[in-house]
Amino acid sequence: MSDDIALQLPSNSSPSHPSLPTKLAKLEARMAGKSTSSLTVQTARPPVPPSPTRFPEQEELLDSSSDDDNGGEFLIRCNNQKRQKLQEDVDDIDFEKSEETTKGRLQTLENFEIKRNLDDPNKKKQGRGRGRPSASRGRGSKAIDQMHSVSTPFKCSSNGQLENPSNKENWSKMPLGNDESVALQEEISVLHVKVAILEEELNKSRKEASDYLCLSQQLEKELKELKEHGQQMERKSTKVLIDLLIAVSKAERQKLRMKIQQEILRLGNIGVIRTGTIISEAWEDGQALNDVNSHLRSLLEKKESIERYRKLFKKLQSDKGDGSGMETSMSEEDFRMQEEICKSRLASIKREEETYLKVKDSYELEKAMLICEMKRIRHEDGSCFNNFPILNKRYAFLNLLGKGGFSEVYKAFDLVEHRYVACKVHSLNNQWRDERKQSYICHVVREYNIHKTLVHPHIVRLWDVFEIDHDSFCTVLEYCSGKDLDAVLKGTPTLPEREARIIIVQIFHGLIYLNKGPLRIIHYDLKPGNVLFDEVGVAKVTDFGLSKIVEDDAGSQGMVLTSQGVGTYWYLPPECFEISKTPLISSKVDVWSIGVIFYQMLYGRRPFGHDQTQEEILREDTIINARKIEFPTKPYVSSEAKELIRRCLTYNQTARPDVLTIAQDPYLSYSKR
Ligand SMILES: Nc1ncnc2c1ncn2[C@@H]1O[C@H](COP(=O)(O)OP(=O)(O)OP(=O)(O)O)[C@@H](O)[C@H]1O
Repeated sequence: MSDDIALQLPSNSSPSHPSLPTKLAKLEARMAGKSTSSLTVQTARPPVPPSPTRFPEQEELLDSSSDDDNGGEFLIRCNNQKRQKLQEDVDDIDFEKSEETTKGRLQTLENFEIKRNLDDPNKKKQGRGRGRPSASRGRGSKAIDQMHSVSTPFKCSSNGQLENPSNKENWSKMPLGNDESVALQEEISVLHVKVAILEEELNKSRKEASDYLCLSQQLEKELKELKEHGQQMERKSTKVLIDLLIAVSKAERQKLRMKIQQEILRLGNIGVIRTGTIISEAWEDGQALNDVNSHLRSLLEKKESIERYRKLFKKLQSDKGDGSGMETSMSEEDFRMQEEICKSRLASIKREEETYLKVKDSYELEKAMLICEMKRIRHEDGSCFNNFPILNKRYAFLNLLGKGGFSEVYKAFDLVEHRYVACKVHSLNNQWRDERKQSYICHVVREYNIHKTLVHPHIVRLWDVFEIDHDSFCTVLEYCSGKDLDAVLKGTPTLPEREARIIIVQIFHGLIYLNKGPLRIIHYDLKPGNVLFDEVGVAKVTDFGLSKIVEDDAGSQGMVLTSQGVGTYWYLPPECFEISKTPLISSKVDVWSIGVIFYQMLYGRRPFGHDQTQEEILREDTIINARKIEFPTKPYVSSEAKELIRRCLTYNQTARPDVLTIAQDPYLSYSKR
């Protein structure tokens, strides 16, 4: 800015104002001094080092620095040249850096200048030299303006604009030319308009800001209300959901009880028998079973009478032959005809009998299921959790699915994940000693720790565990809405080979996972009751209560069996019954169990000790002696299936394949060969 003024002066200065150059020179010198100081303050940059070579202009400038008004014009020119050079250097050094900082401050500076000009138009001339808007000036002048702006103590006016009271006074004392005054007046008017526009915009922006503030507060309020409303609606919908679940469950209970009443009439009921002082329960057949039984009895009677009649004729025939008996008019042919009649009657009775026996068998299966269902209802009625409680603030208990040795399994609805689950409640018996309670807890915690790590489509998922009270806790399992394999086999004791095969293949897939995962696991309790089906019939292995983790240092024959005597004996291999030495077990235990399950599905009975109780199996060493497998002729079973069963039921533990080996059997693969 100062440079601009100085460079213009020689041509602009009029002879009618002889003292003006001198004054301006003084002013200029003063301003140059200010600029330098302001540069130092502004940029905090080291001052430009003095050049070792002195140019003539510099010499003159130095020499003339103490000159008075007379030498002014020359002084100004030299001074200008020198300062111009210096300024260019400074600009070159500073501009790149100062432009960044300047940009941000220019706006403030311009505001300041606008205000300053408004306050006193004459100051414009003092400050700028010419009436050009700052936007059209060179970049160097901007930088110097910036320096001034920083070295000047500004203060903020009430309307947010910057003022510089000290400069105001100094500049107002400076005289101005007419042209410049007019130019400044014009600029002032333009700036007035700009200020008005800016003020208007500022007011608008302020208004907008306050509107936005109001709006955001309003929105915040609405959001809060919506959240509250959402929570309220969620509570309501959860309540409705729970009510619906309870209503459906109650309806299911009622429907089932009505069906059971009808079934009781048809198939029978548990009656109370009093023998002296002893009261016991016994089954009393219902109408349908009574009818079938009476039909069978009458068929038996018919059969017996025909047999008697037949015997009689045979006697007559033989008496006639040897002439010892009474006389008869019957010819030999008559005897033969009578014999044929009897035979055909007996054959017909046999057919009828077979039909009734089939009906009776199906009634017996229905009766077995009815007894299960009646037991389940009895347990449900006696359970502490039958009144639809919500446990752990998320599991809505519905109907009892079944009762195990030490547990009750409830169908429940997870109100957080919105899915059905099976909640298995483990209750400690109050009469147990503390050690027994402790050992049971350890057992279940162990089961939980094994089960929770397992994630596979053919393994029932364990979702959660929580404490109910001091004496009971609950594990939350994936809900399998289909029956378990035990219930399936109670209803249909034999399955077609195709159906049995796919079930076995799925169980093997689960077992392969157990043997390939980070923990190698022996299930140890594979039996039809521990194979569940989901709603689409996918088979899943459950119940890891007796499972063993195979230690890394287990030998080739497996690990030591520490819990001998537990498990379901029909499904355990001979080595588990070894008493002469501590048995070693491996995944081959599970392979044997699968062989038994497969056999049972195909033939409707277990290969060893089918009709025996657990105690009888143990007493009679049934499994220890299970060396030979008998395959019934009916139903037809493929030789591949029989071969697989033979391999699974290999008596010698060493010769029996383990899970990963037998899983290679082509019969277990569905890929095209
Ligand atoms: N995840 C599940 N989904 C559906 N039903 C289940 C689930 N788990 C168990 N059940 C059913 O609950 C009933 C009881 O199961 P539980 O495992 O307690 O009995 P168990 O195996 O007979 O007894 P134990 O565990 O003492 O051997 C069974 O009828 C079983 O079918």
